[in-house]
Amino acid sequence: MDRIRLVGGNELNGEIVISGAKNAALPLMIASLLTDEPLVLTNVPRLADVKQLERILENHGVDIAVHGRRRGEAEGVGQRMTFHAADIVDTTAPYDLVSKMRASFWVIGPLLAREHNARVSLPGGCAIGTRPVDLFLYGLKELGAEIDIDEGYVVARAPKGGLTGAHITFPKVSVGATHTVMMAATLARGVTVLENVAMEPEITNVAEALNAMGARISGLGTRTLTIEGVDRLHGATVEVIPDRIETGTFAMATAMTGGDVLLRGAQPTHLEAALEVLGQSGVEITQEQDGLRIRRNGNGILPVDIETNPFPGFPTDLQAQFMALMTKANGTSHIRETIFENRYMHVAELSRFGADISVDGQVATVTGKPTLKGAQVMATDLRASVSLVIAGLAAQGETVVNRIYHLDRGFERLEEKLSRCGAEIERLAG
Ligand SMILES: CC(=O)N[C@H]1[C@@H](OP(=O)(O)OP(=O)(O)OC[C@H]2O[C@@H](n3ccc(=O)[nH]c3=O)[C@H](O)[C@@H]2O)O[C@H](CO)[C@@H](O)[C@@H]1O
Ligand SMILES: C=C(OP(=O)(O)O)C(=O)O
Repeated sequence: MDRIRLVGGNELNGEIVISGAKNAALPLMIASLLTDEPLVLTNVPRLADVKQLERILENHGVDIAVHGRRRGEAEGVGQRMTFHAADIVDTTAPYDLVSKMRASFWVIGPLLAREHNARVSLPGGCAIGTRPVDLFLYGLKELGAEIDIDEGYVVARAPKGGLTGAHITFPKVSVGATHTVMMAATLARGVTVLENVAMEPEITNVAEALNAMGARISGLGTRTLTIEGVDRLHGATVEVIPDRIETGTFAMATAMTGGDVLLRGAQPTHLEAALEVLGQSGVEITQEQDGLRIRRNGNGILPVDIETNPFPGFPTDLQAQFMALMTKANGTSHIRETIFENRYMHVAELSRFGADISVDGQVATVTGKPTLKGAQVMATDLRASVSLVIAGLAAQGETVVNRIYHLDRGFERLEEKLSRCGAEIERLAG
């Protein structure tokens, strides 16, 4: 199993190109199941999760091609890929493929809409909570699907003639349920109104893609989506938005070490809450034509209290990284995690650096310390893993992060991007 070794103490200075967003690329790939024409995606990041979803889609019969960079396209631009689901050959998504990644469950929406049946294993993904699928099932049932749970599989059938539009109010905001029910509703008969949807930028990226494929979705970027069902969707070319979680992660890494880094291609409107908090912690943030510049020179890190919330709130996917930053703040901060009930597994690992953190229910109290010491630590989930890298970058001496397969799910060429900015970091194979 690969590990990361780093020696802390260097400032970060230079430029980092932000990759395409994992959490947009995955549902966009899934949207290809809705049409028998090719869907071309640009700026797709090279990640383990993308590879895993390719396997799942291929199992359904999707033809996938990866094209090189086009002449004139900037270095760092992600993959250009074509997904062509001319025929769906299998509507089952088996356990061994789906159990590795939460988003793979979302194929249930398009399969049900287009093929009128789907058999999808209950999902896996980061172990950050129980992560039920009741909201998905509620939404799909409201569209007319009949649903049974059989031997760990969700078996869904649409009535003769397919799904029908409905007025659905989600009792809780869910990113995955919004993607899935929105995709299913594009091919339903009549109008669907979805209330209390997630409005993360990745949802808007997918909704815009669906509209480019011929869907009729309005209310993009709001809590209510109205979807007029159409008979069929067609192909399109769609660009994956820049990864706001990767952006926030490198911003926090720079805040942690000090220095001056340009995050090329970052889209600041996608992470305003996190940038505001970083500003309050003493980091200078400037928007430039090519991206976001993050600077912290000389001054210390101020403690700031945060609470995670659905977009536009502070993202839960940046909570661990922010906690790492607060371990070196000049004072005490409080973090309230409201999205996932078990997203504090990094606390025990951050403590190995000497961090002072206590947890009481949803709230973590972090008392900053001037010095962290490098340690052997273990990655427990995707974002927790990168919080350990951030701590290691500012710790004295050597840190080894074990089990970095979690990191590879969601961060493209992390070591390379950081070492180009002056970090002493390398991957140890095997
Ligand atoms: C691939 C992807 O995009 N993953 C993101 C997505 O995950 P994911 O789509 O799994 O997260 P959700 O927004 O669905 O989860 C939010 C909350 O709703 C709960 N819930 C969800 C569905 C359901 O049927 N019932 C239910 O109770 C969850 O347990 C959680 O407590 O959004 C999360 C919240 O921003 C992010 O941390 C993940 O990185
Ligand atoms: C939790 C995440 O991913 P997943 O939903 O796939 O587990 C994440 O991207 O931080």
